[in-house]
Amino acid sequence: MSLRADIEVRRDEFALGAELTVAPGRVLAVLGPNGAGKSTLLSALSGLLTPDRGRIELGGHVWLDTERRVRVPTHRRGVGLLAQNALLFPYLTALENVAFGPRASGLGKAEARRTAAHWLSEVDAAELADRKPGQLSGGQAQRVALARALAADPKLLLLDEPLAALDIDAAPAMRGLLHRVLRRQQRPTVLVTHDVLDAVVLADELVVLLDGRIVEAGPTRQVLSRPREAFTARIAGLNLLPGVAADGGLELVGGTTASVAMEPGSGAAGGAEGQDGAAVALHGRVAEPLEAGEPAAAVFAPSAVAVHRDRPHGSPRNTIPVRLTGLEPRGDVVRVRGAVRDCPLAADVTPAAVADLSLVPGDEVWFVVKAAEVAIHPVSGGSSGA
Ligand SMILES: Nc1ncnc2c1ncn2[C@@H]1O[C@H](COP(=O)(O)OP(=O)(O)OP(=O)(O)O)[C@@H](O)[C@H]1O
Repeated sequence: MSLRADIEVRRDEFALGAELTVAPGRVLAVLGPNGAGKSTLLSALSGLLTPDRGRIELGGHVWLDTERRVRVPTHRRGVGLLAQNALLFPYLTALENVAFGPRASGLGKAEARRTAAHWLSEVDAAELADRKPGQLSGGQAQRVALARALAADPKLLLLDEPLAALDIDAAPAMRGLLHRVLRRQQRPTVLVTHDVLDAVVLADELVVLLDGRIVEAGPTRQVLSRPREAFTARIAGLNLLPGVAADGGLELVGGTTASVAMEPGSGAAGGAEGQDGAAVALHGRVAEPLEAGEPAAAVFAPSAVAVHRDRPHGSPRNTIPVRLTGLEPRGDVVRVRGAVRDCPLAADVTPAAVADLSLVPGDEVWFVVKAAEVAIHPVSGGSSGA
């Protein structure tokens, strides 16, 4: 059941106009700066806000049609929401919190509890069943909140900055969990986030919202690799080497022989390097174990990359052969752009380093990055094929 929405919301100074479609089982990420209209869009989808004009339909069920004066209220839309904060009922246990939705939809007590136990175990929180929210960490509470959203069997799942309130240790685990859970479901999902990594890891499609308008739309990686707007280029600044996990490594999509090798769970050295320079060994931190053939990506910041003319030998660092494509000043640094196979990469280095190395486009150089700076993530199937 696809979500189709075409809405307009007008407020004093602000107007939102957005048209989007999300197919069953697909995740659409909505990225945009503060005030772009992301929350307004989610409120319109959930029914908390009535657009001035538009139509929202989920699998043939019309939720909103302003022309025909149709407006289905929030509680009858079947929308599951996971917000920044878990917002659990404080006096109920985790199990009772999760059982609340099934119970409200008419299930008997025993069956609602069975459903709740199932969803708690799906989010790796079975052992938290008897705890009250006050006895849960932020990450645990957010897992319970996800179970609660899913236990109600919503027709549409809305994720509103679901990782924003989590600390630096809890966020990657929750991101990994969301990735796993979202892959398994058949309903459309809309994810609002500030973090481009969330879009990369979780979303098949991406729209960028600026001043209430969708300025970019398409498969996640395609939008990020060919940004048309300065905002997208800025947020898409991360290096991202996409591929599929294979033989404890990662084969680059579009590359013929290049592969990125990794050590699941360790980040230790040990990947293969090609004899003829054709293969690239790249190690990183693995957020969760990857199976062979699973789409994955190595992600690292341009600021983590050093540029060398000659390959540093005996170094525990990752060395990537890169052909330079361009140089552009960016404040105090120079962004050095290049590509390995067809994958664009960027390094931010000082103007002095550019001068020392006499870098010019067309040069063959080495991009060098520590394993600790590289994160290897599973990515959504849809975005890897872009
Ligand atoms: N109740 C309201 N009345 C009038 N204007 C509002 C109201 N709520 C939000 N706005 C305005 O609508 C615009 C979009 O706000 P919205 O909260 O949707 O943005 P956002 O992209 O979610 O931002 P953020 O990332 O900061 O949460 C903003 O200019 C905001 O000031």
